Amino acid sequence: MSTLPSHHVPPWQWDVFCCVIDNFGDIGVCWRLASQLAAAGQRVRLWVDDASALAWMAPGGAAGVEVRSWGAFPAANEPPSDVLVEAFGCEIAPDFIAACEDRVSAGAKKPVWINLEYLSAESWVPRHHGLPSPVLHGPAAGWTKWFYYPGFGKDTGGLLRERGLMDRMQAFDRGAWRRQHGGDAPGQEPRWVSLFCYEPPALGDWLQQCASGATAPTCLLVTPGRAQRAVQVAMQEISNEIGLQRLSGMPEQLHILNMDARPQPAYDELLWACDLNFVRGEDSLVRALWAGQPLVWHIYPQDDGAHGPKLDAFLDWLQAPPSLRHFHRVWNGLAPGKLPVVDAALLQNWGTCVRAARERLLAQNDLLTQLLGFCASKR
Ligand SMILES: Cc1cn([C@H]2C[C@H](O)[C@@H](COP(=O)(O)OP(=O)(O)O[C@H]3O[C@@H](C)[C@H](O)[C@@H](O)[C@H]3O)O2)c(=O)[nH]c1=O
Repeated sequence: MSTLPSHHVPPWQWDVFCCVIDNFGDIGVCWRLASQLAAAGQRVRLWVDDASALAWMAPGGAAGVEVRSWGAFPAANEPPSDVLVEAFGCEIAPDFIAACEDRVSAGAKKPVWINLEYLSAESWVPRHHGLPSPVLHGPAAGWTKWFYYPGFGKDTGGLLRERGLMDRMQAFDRGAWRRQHGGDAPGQEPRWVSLFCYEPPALGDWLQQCASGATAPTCLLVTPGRAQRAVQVAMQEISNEIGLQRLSGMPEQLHILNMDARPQPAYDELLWACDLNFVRGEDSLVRALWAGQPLVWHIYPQDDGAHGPKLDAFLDWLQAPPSLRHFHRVWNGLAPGKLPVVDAALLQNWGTCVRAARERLLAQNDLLTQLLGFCASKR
């Protein structure tokens, strides 16, 4: 697979299409891709049907990225598309394609058409990555779409990792961040845990474990929306049972802090600040891998059960120790029983595993570098 460094690629006009199905992963990944392309000198129009999450995820926008409403078109005096990115199975409106075809008939070069897929560590991904899909009908009949699969291994499309990420992380002052978030009260140093999840079946078990005194005290930083609601429900169920004390000072055995929605870079800082990160979906999983702290993934549950093998494939790639595998299976409701107690030794073990996986990833090209090379080879 050709992988040209980005400085060899001329500034193309990218049109990235994002349809928000639910949650924040679709727009989260598309925004990341768009802003990284722009930072690499590319011009990007991001066509999205619901841009509301960008208000907190990327309040300042990004130079070189124009957010446009789904269903509109570039004006005739605007540059034609050099690359079309259809993210996560959304379908570009036939009218938009017809407008592209008009520009091509008038002499513009045919755009490279990328079908950007969901992330998976499953073994079929390298076989499907980069395959062509001929367009049979509509205004662009005879054109080709290319499947682009992000992934963890060398023969996949890679993972988004912006330039300077590791330097930014190295310069991060974890102590200052914790002090800012109320972490300078006297008492035993708590373990800091971030929680971003759907409704994990074992959440109540986890909260009880934190409150039980079996481990160091826990400062649980809960992200807004589904995670906060799930914690509220679980706490309701168990608070009478164990007489949990919730004090405003730091720390009792379990101190729960509800966080506001943060811009993507500030969410990274939350991950860097914590000793354990619960993440979900797709994009936050990748960010937690870069953070290099112990992580637990709540995979997006699918009705047909496809998430089970997908989770196993990820744990295989991660070379997860048995305790981390077991924790994941119970957390995701894929195995019965209790969560293993996450003491300091276990955290250390999990952290070593995540950092080794990160090293393997850092030795590979990031998604943007690979995508630029891929598109260059198709133009
Ligand atoms: C909690 C938080 C998240 N974020 C960002 C990080 C990510 O870009 C985004 C969350 O996306 P994810 O981690 O992927 O989790 P998600 O559950 O929100 O999105 C999911 O949606 C489903 C429809 C998809 O099928 C899944 O694959 C997945 O993408 O929100 C912030 O910027 N600030 C925050 O405070």
